[in-house]
Amino acid sequence: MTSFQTLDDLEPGQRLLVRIDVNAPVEDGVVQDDRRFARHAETVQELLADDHAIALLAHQGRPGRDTFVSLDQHAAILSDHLDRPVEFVADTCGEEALSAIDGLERGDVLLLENVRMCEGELPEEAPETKAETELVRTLSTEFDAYVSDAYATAHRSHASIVGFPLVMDAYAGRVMEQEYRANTAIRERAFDGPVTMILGGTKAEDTIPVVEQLADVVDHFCLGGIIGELFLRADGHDLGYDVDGTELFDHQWEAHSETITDALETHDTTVVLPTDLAYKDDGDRAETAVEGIEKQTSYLDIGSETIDRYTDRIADSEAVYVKGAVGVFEDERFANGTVGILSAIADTDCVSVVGGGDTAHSIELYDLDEDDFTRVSIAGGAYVRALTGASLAGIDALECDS
Ligand SMILES: Nc1ncnc2c1ncn2[C@@H]1O[C@H](COP(=O)(O)OP(=O)(O)O)[C@@H](O)[C@H]1O
Ligand SMILES: O=C(OP(=O)(O)O)[C@H](O)COP(=O)(O)O
Repeated sequence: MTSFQTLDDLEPGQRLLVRIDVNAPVEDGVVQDDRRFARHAETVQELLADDHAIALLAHQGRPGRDTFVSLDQHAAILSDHLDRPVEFVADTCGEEALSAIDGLERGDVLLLENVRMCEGELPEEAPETKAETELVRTLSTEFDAYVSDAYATAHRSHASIVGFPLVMDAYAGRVMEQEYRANTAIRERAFDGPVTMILGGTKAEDTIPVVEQLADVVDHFCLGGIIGELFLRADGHDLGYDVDGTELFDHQWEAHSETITDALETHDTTVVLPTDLAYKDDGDRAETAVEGIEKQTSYLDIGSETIDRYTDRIADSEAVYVKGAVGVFEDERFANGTVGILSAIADTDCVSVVGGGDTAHSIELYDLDEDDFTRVSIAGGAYVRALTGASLAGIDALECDS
């Protein structure tokens, strides 16, 4: 386990820069889920009780996506959770932000604008490079200490995650600490019976390495979502392309086709692929077999036969890990796969962990009971990376001698 300073080591009454992760599902510009807000509000409450002045740093979406929006509504949601005002400034490290930071007094909470709108936050680079960005150089001189609470982004070597700890006194917040300990503890568990992992969602870079790195622990990887389609394309099926204006497949295929093809060849008995898929036909859900598939359309869920195959495996498993939804569950017509799988897990008494900001949202959306799962992590990519035993850049950045 990595040693780092926590809030227990922090002197009261300081000016703090606190990185949280309130990246949320957004539909038509509106935040749909407050799970991460609730967790980070607990950290902020604890800091307020210790009389700190707090500026919060966070991101929402990725540039170019329609979930990439300002954080003004995030301030209002946080304010509800904290039951006190959260000021918002539509700037991250420019004059407007600095003026708002200057006015911060003990007991105040200020949320800065989406840090991914700031040059230098992206892309992933070495901590030393990130520490040289204008963002880090400007903000680090305004505060006494940095608190890193954004566990769900701890797998990204971004400026706001790895840059500040190099130049400031740094502490892990309670979410960072709790998620790190809980996910590390899960990794250390061993099981006698079959272990199944459901891999879906949209982010190939977080998901594909898991197949390689957990192949000796997981008996079956059941694939769905965009990840499933990329594997089906590698398996020679005519799908997994950007159609209808999507931008989810081709750039990921370009970046990962070799790794996917290798993983499929090496783990052909471990990787389980969908045999049917669902799509929209005249406004209704329709399904088609994968074998011989020809129709170039957006496939939005796994089909009924695949759901049955996957839920049979779940019923026989001693542990089930989920990362990413197997369909566009936000649309009820394409929720069968995600809800079917989560319900099947909830019906067993196997050890179960569900992760991911969007995937966890489906539990609430479809009235499933969180208590039916061993653990629901607010993190997706960071949690599966932790399962593999690989280090997290944001945790490494906090490391200090114990
Ligand atoms: N076939 C699909 N086409 C488009 N989007 C999909 C598909 N299957 C799943 N998704 C989307 O994947 C999202 C979750 O993916 P991701 O962000 O990678 O996971 P998480 O946030 O849970 O870690 C869901 O919002 C869902 O709509
Ligand atoms: O929601 C997040 O990750 P997740 O989808 O793996 O749960 C984090 O905010 C990281 O976002 P990113 O994957 O755009 O870097």
